[in-house]
Amino acid sequence: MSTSTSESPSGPNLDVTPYPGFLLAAARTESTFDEIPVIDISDAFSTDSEARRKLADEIRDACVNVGFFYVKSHGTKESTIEKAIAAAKDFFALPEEVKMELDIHKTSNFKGYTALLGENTDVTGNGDLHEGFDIGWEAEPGQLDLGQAAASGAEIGPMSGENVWPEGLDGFKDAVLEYYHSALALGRVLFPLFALALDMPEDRFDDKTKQSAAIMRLLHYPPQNPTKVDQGQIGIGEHTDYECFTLLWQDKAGGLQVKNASGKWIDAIPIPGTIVVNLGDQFARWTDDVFKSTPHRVINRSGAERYSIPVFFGTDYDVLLQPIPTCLSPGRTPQYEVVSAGDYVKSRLEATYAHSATTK
Ligand SMILES: O=C(O)CCC(=O)C(=O)O
Ligand SMILES: [Fe+2]
Repeated sequence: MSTSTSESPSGPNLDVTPYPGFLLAAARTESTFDEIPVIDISDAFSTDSEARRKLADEIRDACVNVGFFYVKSHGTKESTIEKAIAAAKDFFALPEEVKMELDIHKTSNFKGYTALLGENTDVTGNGDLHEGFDIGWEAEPGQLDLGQAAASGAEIGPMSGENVWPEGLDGFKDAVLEYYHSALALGRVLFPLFALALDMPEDRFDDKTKQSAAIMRLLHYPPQNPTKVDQGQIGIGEHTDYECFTLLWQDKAGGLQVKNASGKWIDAIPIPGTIVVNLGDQFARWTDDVFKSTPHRVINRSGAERYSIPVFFGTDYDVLLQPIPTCLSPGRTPQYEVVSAGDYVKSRLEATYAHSATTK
C-alpha cells in the first residue's frame, strides 16, 4: 500500500499528496443538516466500478455532512431481524436476578447484561433508562471458526474473550448469532464503500479489519414517564459511538435523535426496511473529522416498549488512529492525539460503566 510514508510513527508526511481526492480535506462542512439521507446500496454488488463509485459519492456526502444515513437493500433478512427481536424480548422478560447472573461487571471484556440505569452514556447524566445484552465475535454454530477473533481467547486486544449466554432460553443464542453474522456481512460490504468515499482503494481497510471483533447489543427501552424526561431522565444520553461505524436496527417506537452542528435535534424516525448507519469516533479520528461522528440520544416517548440492535464496527485494536492521507491538508494541525483503536474503545467503555461498577 502506498500510504506507509504518510503514516510513519513520526507523524503524517504532508508533502505527499498521493490521492486525487486530497480536496476532501476541504470538505470540513458544518453539519447543519435537517434530514438524514436514505441510500439504496444495491450497487455495492455491481461489477461496474462506476456504479460503485457513484454510490460511494452518495455515502461520502452523508458522511461529510451528517454522519448518519439509512441503508436500503441491506441484505439482512426480515426473518433474521424478527428472530433476533423475539430473542431480545424473551431475554429481557427474564427475572432480574436471572439476568444479573450475566452482569457485565463480572467480565473484564464488557460482555453480558447491563441493568436499567447501569450505563451512563452521557457521563454528566444519572444513568440511562435502557437495559442491554452485549456480545462480541463468536462463530455461528456449525461454522468453522477461522480464528477471526475474540472467542478463541486470541490476544487481539483488551476486548477479546468469550461471550456469556443465558441458560434455558431456547433458540436465543442461534437467533442472536444469526443476526450478528448477517450484520458482519453488511459491515464488510460497507468498508470498501467508505474507502472509496475517501478516495482510497476499495481494499484500503482490509488489512486493518482482519480481527475487528464487532460488538453487538440487544437494547430494551421501557416507555419513559414524560415528566421524568424534563428532569433529565433519558433512554440513552447524548453520546458519539466509539468505533468506525454502527449498524442500528430500530423498531417502530421511534425516539432516536441526532444533533446537528447548530445544536438542533433531528428525529431519526424508523423507516421500515432500512438499517441506520452512523459513523463513530474511530472514523472521525482516522479522517481528522472529515467524516463526522455525530452526537445522538434516545428518548422513548412512544408509550410502548422499544427494542433496538446496534452492531459496532471498529478496526483491529492494534491499529493506530492517525489521519489517513486524503484527509490531511498542509498547514492544518490534526485534531486528535494518536491512540490505538483498542485503547480508545476500552477507555470510553470504562467511563460509560464507571458509575455503576462500584455499586455491584
Ligand atoms: O437504540 C438506539 O436507537 C441507539 C443506541 C445507541 O446509540 C448506542 O447503543 O450507541
Ligand atoms: Fe450510539
